[in-house]
Amino acid sequence: MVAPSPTSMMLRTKKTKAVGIPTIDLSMERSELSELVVKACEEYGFFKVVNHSVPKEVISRLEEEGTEFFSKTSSEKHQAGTSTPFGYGCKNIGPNGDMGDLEYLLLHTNPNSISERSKTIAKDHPIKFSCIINDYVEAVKELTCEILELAAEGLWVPDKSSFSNIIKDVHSDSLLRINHYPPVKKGKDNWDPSKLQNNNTIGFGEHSDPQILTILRSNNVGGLQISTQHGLWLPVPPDPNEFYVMVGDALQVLTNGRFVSVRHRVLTNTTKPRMSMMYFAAPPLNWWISPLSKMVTAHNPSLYKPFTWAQYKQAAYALRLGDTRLDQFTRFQKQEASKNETDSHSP
Ligand SMILES: C=C1C[C@]23C[C@@]1(O)CC[C@H]2[C@@]12CCC[C@@](C)(C(=O)O1)[C@H]2[C@@H]3C(=O)O
Ligand SMILES: O=C(O)CCC(=O)C(=O)O
Ligand SMILES: [Fe+2]
Repeated sequence: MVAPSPTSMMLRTKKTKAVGIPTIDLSMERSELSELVVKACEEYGFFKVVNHSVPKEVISRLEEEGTEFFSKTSSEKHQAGTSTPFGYGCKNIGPNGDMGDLEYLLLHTNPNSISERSKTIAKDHPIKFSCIINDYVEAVKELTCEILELAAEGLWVPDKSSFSNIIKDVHSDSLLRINHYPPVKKGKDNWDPSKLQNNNTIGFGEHSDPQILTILRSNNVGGLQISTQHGLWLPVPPDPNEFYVMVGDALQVLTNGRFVSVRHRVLTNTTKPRMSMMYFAAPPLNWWISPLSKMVTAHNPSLYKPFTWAQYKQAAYALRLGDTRLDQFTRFQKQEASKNETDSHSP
């Protein structure tokens, strides 16, 4: 069910409407579940799932590998190879000068790519490392497909596999990322007031994820915040046993804007390290992305120009982390907004 989070999380907007992060219990009855998934994707583009099917050991083994890797020396970690495109990254995010207070491993989920990368990331146990990554990816991909099928059912899309088939494709461009945010202590030389948010440093700056869906899990250290449609930052309570689901830009397009991709950011903790793992479910590079026909009507024309996933990725990588990349692929919104502005300013 969609239930508000604990009272400590409850905030009131200007209209005094209570807001809280939806929690969806996957053991509930299917028709009710699909409605709740749609509601959460429309209102927040974000929700928590409980009673999921991902085995605890699959999660804890990946957590152990992450902890082992990030506890290595800086020179050992750099031997994993640079994160452009896949490997170890420290502070830099993407190719255009974005920086954050974190280090990370970024991997393609193709088993051949994982096997290659494992040789440099976990030199002394590459086979064990690639098995752990593959097991996690398979389990989380299954969870992703379940959520996407519920979403399709809730939207009354005739083929309930319309979304999940995209990421099941063997050529899917899905990624896995493990982020590590060391604590940043106040009063140190690097405590630059101009870079602070609510007295914390920015671990990962504000952005939306370009893919279809992101499945996020973290250790017990908070820091993640999501932006509501009213522009309010909501802190997301950490829960090591459950997953958070984020709608990405591609799903916003596939649903013709009915679902919204969620803007989010991470603030660092002053005493404890945060570790998070994200599965970014994506289409194959040559996949055309445009709203499903069920989502387009005469009253609801397609808001987006069709594009391939490769074209969208290229646009995303040419921009800064926080940029709204969908603008380039939008048919009407910009023109409508400026038209309305002109109308309201005309004498
Ligand atoms: C600045 C950037 C980093 C990013 C690629 C981008 O140009 C814009 C989107 C960023 C993001 C966010 C979600 C995960 C990620 C791997 C992705 O596909 O898009 C990152 C990219 C990255 O860290 O390289
Ligand atoms: O580390 C986190 O909790 C979220 C990071 C994130 O948003 C990303 O890697 O895209
Ligand atoms: Fe993200």
